[in-house]
Amino acid sequence: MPTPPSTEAIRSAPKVLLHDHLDGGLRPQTVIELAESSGHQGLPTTDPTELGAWFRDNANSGSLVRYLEGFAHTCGVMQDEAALVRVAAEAAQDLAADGVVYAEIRYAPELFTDKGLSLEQAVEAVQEGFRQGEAESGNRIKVGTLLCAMRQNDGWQRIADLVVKYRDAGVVGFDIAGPELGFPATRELSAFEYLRRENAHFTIHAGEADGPESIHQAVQYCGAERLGHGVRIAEDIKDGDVGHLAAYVRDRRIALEMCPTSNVQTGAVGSLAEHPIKQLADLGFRITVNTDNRLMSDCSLTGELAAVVGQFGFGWDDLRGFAVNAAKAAFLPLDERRALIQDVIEPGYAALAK
Ligand SMILES: O=c1[nH]cnc2c1ncn2[C@@H]1O[C@H](CO)[C@@H](O)[C@H]1O
Ligand SMILES: [Zn+2]
Repeated sequence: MPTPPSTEAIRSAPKVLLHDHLDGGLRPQTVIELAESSGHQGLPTTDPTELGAWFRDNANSGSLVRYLEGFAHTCGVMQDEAALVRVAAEAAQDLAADGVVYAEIRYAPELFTDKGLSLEQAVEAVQEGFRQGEAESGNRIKVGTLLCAMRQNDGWQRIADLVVKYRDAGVVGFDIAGPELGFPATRELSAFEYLRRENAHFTIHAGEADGPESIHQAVQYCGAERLGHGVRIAEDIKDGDVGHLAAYVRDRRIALEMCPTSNVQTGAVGSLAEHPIKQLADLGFRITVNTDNRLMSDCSLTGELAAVVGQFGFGWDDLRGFAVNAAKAAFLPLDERRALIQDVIEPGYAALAK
């Protein structure tokens, strides 16, 4: 038996991250400092260790709606350009330090306009921060941006417009986030139709707090190229019998952006042991492993991978497969995806798996 990949070896492996929220990944110390300088009220504590634990405990709620409540404090301190530049730069640096070579980081610009920033100012500040963070990390990481509309709010078209407007400035796609149950992806179908006409890319959070019907809407009505989480696709597989929707998702290579710790915290799965990632991987789904919210889940991509290695016995071949899957599903041009796989991922894993 080969020895299982160690956490340190996983950290040194070149990894690709497709699902990470900017407003869910702040350093606790940064939340505290920005709250202080911006006058944001109501943080439960000003001790960074305690604050980190508070976010994690709050997110450990078993409900997506309660999980999302913690974002009031992160978005609360992200209301000016300097804060957005700092948070974005630190995100790029933290991911680079974790061995992530390409990341798509997402956020909802409308959540940063409480103190008068325009949507455009918010987007431009975040882009500036990512560029700074990449440069400061010695360009070991490249960051692409996904802009989210919120399921419960109107105005998805405005965000879709921004995706198209900033497509040559590092914005690579669109998403919808927020409460899934009761807010169907078809609520503003025209936004997705517009993005398709514009040859733009999008993923959709679906199959997390609602079942296969929500995934069906995301894929077959909206045209999602990837699924945020998508874990509840497993409900369309009974005793190894793959239903029509699940078969479509698998056969069309629609990537599943799985986030194991977050899925347990929101109650999308009962426990890590019950997570369908291994079953879906064995059936040939295009599985990727992601962080979702590094602050709320107190996690890293290395940690998420180590957790599924420990739980399910994945080896180096599987870890290389997750990175290749993520590179294939990235909203990057073909030549960049190929270069990522051939020049970075394949040699990186070949050296480690020896
Ligand atoms: O797992 C999730 N499911 C649905 N929405 C989420 C999840 N994690 C974060 N957000 C939501 O996405 C917004 C933009 O980044 C966050 O403010 C949060 O409300
Ligand atoms: Zn998410």
